[in-house]
Amino acid sequence: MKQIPSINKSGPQPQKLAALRQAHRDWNESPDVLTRLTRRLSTTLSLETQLAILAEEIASVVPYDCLTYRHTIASREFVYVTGKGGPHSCDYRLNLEGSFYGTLSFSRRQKFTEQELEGIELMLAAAICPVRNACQFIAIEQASLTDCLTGVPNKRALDDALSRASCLGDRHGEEYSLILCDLDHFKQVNDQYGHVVGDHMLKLAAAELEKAVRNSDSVYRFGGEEFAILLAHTDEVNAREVGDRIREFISTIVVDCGDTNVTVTASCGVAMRLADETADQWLARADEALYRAKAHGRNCTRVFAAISN
Ligand SMILES: Nc1nc2c(ncn2[C@@H]2O[C@H](COP(=O)(O)OP(=O)(O)OP(=O)(O)O)[C@@H](O)[C@H]2O)c(=O)[nH]1
Repeated sequence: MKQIPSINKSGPQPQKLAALRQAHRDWNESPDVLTRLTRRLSTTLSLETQLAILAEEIASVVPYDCLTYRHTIASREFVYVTGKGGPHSCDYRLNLEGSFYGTLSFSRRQKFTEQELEGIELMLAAAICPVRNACQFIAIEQASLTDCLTGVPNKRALDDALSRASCLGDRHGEEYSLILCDLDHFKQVNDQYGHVVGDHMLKLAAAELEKAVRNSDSVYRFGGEEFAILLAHTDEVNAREVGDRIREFISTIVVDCGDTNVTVTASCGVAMRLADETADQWLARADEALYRAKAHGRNCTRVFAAISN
């Protein structure tokens, strides 16, 4: 067990305690601008909220017309803009301990003075640690929602999306359909050609699924060799067409294994969300439709029809 050195105990420190009480009073009642800025930033891990706080606090010291923040976090572009630009600008690259946390630009009609630039820099120096924490929080959150093999959102992300779709469906009557797409006889691919080929096949399948659907639709890796596709504004007739298209895309995958070209087919189960249905009930119906597609001989699409089956 690690021994923690004991803290040097001294006698009572009434003066230090009084100074601490005074510091707390000052910190609480009349904080200076840097104290107020860092205190406000420390209350949130939302990068958007932090940038709003930073924009407001800097504007209280150095007026500007437009603030723009840009950063790529976990392969996604994050952009935050307040106001409209002017001809004079200053740009800052936010770096801390060798890592980059985005670019901040300020612009306005008048030139910035040297003192104003120094003021902005002092405030950015105070903000950089909280901004770093918020960027890292986004990256960790993204990682927890992403399947590490294929790079598409994972089951956890699907659960969130189904709950959101269920709320929107009930509130605004929007139509959503869900497709479960399962590769056929995938165990044979692993058994005959090995897991490396199987993994490669899964990556190609995810990429084909993303190509096969619209930008407003989302592809998730639901489990081993099973994917889910959530289709917004789509009824079951159109969802069936998407299911068939998906299968066509999957059937174009060819993995060259020397003496053999390995191909794969997929089965799809489709369910359109019914009014007042929970996410679990909806998912269970799509799963039932997938089961029927498998039972029908695979390489086909089955719909759990809302009215007649
Ligand atoms: N390579 C690889 N294989 C996986 C992964 N996850 C699950 N699998 C494999 O996927 C296969 C799924 O097998 P089954 O559930 O029997 O399904 P199937 O062989 O596709 O048969 P049907 O679904 O009935 O057509 C198993 O061999 C799993 O080991 C993965 O991440 N990588």
